[in-house]
Amino acid sequence: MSESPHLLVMKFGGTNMGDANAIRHSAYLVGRSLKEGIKVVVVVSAMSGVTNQLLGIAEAAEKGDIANANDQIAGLRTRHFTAAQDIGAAPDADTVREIRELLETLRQAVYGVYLLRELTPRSRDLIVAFGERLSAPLMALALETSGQRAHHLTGGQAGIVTDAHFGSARPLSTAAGRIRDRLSGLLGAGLTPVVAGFMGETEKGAITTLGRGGTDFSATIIGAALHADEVWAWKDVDGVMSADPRSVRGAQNIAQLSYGEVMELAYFGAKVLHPLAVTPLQDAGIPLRVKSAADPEFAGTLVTTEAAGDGAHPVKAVTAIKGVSIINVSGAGILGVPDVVADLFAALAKENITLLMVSQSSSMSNVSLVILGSDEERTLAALTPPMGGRQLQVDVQQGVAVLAIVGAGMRGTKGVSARLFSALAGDDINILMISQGSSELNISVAIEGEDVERATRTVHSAFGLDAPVTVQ
Ligand SMILES: Nc1ncnc2c1ncn2[C@@H]1O[C@H](COP(=O)(O)OP(=O)(O)O)[C@@H](O)[C@H]1O
Ligand SMILES: N[C@@H](CC(=O)OP(=O)(O)O)C(=O)O
Repeated sequence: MSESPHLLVMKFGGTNMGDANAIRHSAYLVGRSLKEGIKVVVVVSAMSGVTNQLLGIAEAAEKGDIANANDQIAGLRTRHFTAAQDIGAAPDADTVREIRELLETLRQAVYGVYLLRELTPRSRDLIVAFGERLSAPLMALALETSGQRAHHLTGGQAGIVTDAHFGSARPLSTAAGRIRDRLSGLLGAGLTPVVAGFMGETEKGAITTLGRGGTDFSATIIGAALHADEVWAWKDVDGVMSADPRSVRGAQNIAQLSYGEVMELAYFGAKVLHPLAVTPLQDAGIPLRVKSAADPEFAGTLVTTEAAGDGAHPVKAVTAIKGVSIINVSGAGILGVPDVVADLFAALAKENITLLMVSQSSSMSNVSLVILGSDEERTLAALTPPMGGRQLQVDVQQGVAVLAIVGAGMRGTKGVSARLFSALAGDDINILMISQGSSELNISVAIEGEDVERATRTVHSAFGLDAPVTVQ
């Protein structure tokens, strides 16, 4: 940031919205910038654990267990009322009334699922988006009690208009203009907009969600639409780290990453950012900062067009996805027929199935695909009908993990894969599949799921990524 910024978009995740104390601290972080004369748009996630709880409520109702669903809704009521009260709301305050009304609407939606015993992707989105709709008023309240003027909005009210892919909706091209229309007036009037993240709305007004972790994406969609100077994603970690700090104790903060590197990391399982989060920022080159709410003075990670590295570390991070499956397609129908691969891909694309890795034997006698375990059923269904009249044999290997190393410094650097493979072999870890993107931003390997934690630590240290041990 060359000059002082005029407009920032700040995103707060579930942990930073977890209870009254966390929300007050998040409001304090917003207030610090407001006091410097910077305008801020705040985008919030649901309180930690609430999205999963809402999914559980929806599933209980679908199964007919309405008593369980209602008990859990009562639990949500207590949690949100307690937070509102602790932040400073009187029992008859607008925030309390609004939370009560939202929970009543949620109860009705859940009852509808119970009556129908049917949970469609559309009703699931309506239900899970309540988490963010309930947390946004709490953040607005915290800002107001700290002397700021704030106004909260749903994703749709903020202008995030999306397609109708419930569960993984994407913003329409008209969203940018609408976001500007909806938020510029508030900003101009000196109000801080607080937007419920993760959610959007179709043209017809149906509520959609952007996929798990989607509040990061909401923030960057808004940041790009408003031409913000930067987007700041406040987290419970120092920034983007060289591995998930929950798995690798020596994981270190990465000072700078390119948009491409972050996308690879997120795609291969680093839960710190939504895989599409940086896409809206790329064209305009708007920087994204991942910052620690516990240590706001620390620079965190700057994500920008440039990769910047120290040269000594071609690999910047190791990441892994657990619970994936290898689908092996073979049989006489595939032998020597080049267009069978095109048919396979078309069948999977139609079902919106994410392909993590693909490999074809050079004899063209089999194709192996790595997919998320959660996509297995749909993948098998898509491949079952004899494609183009060809009989295919489809085998599944479950309980697999994909481990990926990521870093722009790998491009043109020799010996990186040799180092990866010998580290894994040295630790007696069998490699099931290998893939390297031609961008040379990542190399990924499929391994047995049970080996993944050990493999991540081994590879992290083999590439010199462990934090130096400080001797007292
Ligand atoms: N490479 C990584 N760098 C940082 N955090 C990571 C990484 N991989 C996984 N994580 C996990 O992501 C979590 C932060 O993401 P998340 O909880 O979704 O953030 P929030 O909800 O605060 O937006 C961390 O607690 C950390 O365990
Ligand atoms: N609450 C949503 C969206 C989100 O982004 O959450 P978080 O920022 O806490 O990861 C989810 O759990 O997927």
